[in-house]
Amino acid sequence: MSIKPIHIIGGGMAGSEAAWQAANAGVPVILHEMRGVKGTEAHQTDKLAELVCSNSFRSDDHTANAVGVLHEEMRRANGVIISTAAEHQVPAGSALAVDREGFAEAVTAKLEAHPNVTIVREEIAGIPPEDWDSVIVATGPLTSIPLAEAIHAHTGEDDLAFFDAIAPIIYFDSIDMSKAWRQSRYDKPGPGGDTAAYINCPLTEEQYNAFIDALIAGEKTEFRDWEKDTPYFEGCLPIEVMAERGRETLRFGPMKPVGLTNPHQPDVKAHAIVQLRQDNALGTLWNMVGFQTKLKYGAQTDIFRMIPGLEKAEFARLGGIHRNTFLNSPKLLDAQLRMKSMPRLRFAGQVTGVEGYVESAAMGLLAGRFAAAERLGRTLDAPPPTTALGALVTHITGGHLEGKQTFQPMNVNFGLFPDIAEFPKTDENGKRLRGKAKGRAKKGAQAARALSDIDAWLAGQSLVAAE
Ligand SMILES: Cc1cc2nc3c(=O)[nH]c(=O)nc-3n(C[C@H](O)[C@H](O)[C@H](O)COP(=O)(O)OP(=O)(O)OC[C@H]3O[C@@H](n4cnc5c(N)ncnc54)[C@H](O)[C@@H]3O)c2cc1C
Repeated sequence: MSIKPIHIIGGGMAGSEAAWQAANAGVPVILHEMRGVKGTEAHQTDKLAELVCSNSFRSDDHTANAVGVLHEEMRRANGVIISTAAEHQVPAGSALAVDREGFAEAVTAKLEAHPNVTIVREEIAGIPPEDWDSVIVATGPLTSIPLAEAIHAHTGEDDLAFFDAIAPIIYFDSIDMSKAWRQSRYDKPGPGGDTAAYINCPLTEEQYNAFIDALIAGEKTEFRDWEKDTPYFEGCLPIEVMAERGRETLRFGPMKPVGLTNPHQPDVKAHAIVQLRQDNALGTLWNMVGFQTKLKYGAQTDIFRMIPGLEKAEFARLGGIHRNTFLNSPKLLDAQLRMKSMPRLRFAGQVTGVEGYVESAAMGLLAGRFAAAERLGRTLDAPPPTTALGALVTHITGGHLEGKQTFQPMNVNFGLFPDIAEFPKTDENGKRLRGKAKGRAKKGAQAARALSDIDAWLAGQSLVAAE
């Protein structure tokens, strides 16, 4: 029996992985990649799975690091990106780094040699034709403009971003709640009736002035030439640009001190207040409201730790602004990565709102398996959220709270995993674990649970077409 092909648009990290997974399940794949006939602003070659910048896949430690756990899960799922990375590894300590040319050439050769894969070099410049009944769009942060505009027209104004204006995200555990407090401005109830939705950090006049000076002096990253031409937006100005416009701008903007009373010092009026908003349903991650920034990473941690309550803040991700095409996935996609309003289109990779080579390939791995299962008349549930693959897909398709207003591309991190109660509380001498040692023990338990759960998920599926 002949099986209709799945069309995959984009042969980057996600598209290559999706093609490999679907093809290995016995489903024919047509991979449409425009490089060869049209380039992007960042890619240099026409090879599939080209790394556009760093050559690192980050930590390979699957015992206590979330991206290392994701590596291991992808290895167990026969991922082409992770196995080829191992074949082209270069020394990088505990990180997995690769010889970029050897890596991209090898992924290209494997896909070109696969009997179920056909590679076509062409740009898909609009919504694919109706008779492509199973499509994976994996066109990445630099999706070509005609396709991005067609998706934009379909999703509507607010649901496809062209820029990433990222405010830093902080682990709840690292916020000092003896200085910060929970309250919504004017105790205004939110949609669920909650009047204490935000975490507030107060600054005195002296602290505010020192903070503004540090922002203005802090080292910034520059826009790349081609990013300068993409339209910029007043509503998303970096905080340091606001600070440069006048010392009081932030006090009348994201740091306004009105409608809030500090329960730790009810008689003292704060000069300015930084607010944090819950970022995931678990309540483990909080974003700094209005704090998108082009400050360099080192400057961000130094300057944001000047804020009372955030002296020991640990950042799940730091802020940034760069060209990035991504969907408002929590609103638009279902748990199978299908567009709810056009289910023949699946999305994978950075365009779904994950960030990074590994995370993008991971979403390709799932999209390829989901699409193949559907083609074979089976249903494949997403991996459980206790796994790294499951935590990521759950975050982008529902775990994140509100959609567009705060949905920001996300790296994998343990804040996305459900909490775990069972982990060693004492060391080998029976001494109680505290601080970092306790955190490490907890991450170790989360990592072990993830790998055991991914094994069960993989064992539960038979994803190969009948002969
Ligand atoms: C400048 C830059 C630097 C980055 N640096 C890093 C980094 O150092 N480390 C990291 O982990 N992540 C980095 N990222 C983020 C991201 O993880 C990578 O971009 C990653 O490659 C995303 O994988 P992807 O498969 O979603 O997209 P890509 O790997 O970009 O693949 C998308 C593919 O789709 C093709 N395409 C686009 N539009 C069309 C179309 N209409 N028709 C046909 N083909 C099309 C493109 O040519 C491309 O091959 C960076 C991103 C950018 C933009």
